Amino acid sequence: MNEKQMVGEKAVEYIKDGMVVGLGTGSTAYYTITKLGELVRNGFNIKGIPTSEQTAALAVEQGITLVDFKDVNQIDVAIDGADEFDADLNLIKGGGGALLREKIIANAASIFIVIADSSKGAKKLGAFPLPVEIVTFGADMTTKKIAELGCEPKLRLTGNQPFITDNGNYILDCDFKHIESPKEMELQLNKIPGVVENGLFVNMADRLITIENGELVEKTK
Ligand SMILES: O=C[C@H](O)[C@H](O)[C@H](O)COP(=O)(O)O
Repeated sequence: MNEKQMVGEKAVEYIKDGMVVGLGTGSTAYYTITKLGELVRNGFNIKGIPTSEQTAALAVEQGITLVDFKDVNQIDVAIDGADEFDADLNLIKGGGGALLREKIIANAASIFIVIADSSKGAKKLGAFPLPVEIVTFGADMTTKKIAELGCEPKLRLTGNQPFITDNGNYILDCDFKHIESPKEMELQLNKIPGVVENGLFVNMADRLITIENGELVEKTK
């Protein structure tokens, strides 16, 4: 079993019958969602809130009932991958472009569990270019303002065309090399008009499931 599958399936042990589950996006969350599908086929009643259209399609394929925020009072647990994590369980997310919905759902969940293979650990965040979601209007100016914070922003492309998020926005991948203060950077970025949200998830993860020396390990705040 590969590391992504190990951590993705381990997280499902935190799901109980009747729960509302925030469903993450990406190649690690894939294993969580397919395992949840197995539970559903075994009679579990699980309701899912997806963090992307891609995840919504996978969840439906797996027989998981999807619900909207208006249908539920709370999200019991959200499970999602990460592009980088540090020792304080701060994260960079958004490699798949789903960071906005992911942040809304992680923030709404009573428990947010992060699943990440061993390659995602970092002493300092920032080697992975930070995804920042921006509105298309004024994108060149927003890009300049973000660059003034000390990074090289690159418009994410799909082929020759800008990548468009599920929310109709652009993503800038911002190479900071390392981010001294994730909290400060998160706030600075979100103060720039045109920025919708950025992929720094600071002080949000309750539990990290990862791999060290080939073994599953779990860390909490
Ligand atoms: O937008 C995508 C998400 O933040 C993913 O959770 C993140 O990119 C990790 O993806 P993967 O599990 O495929 O490495």
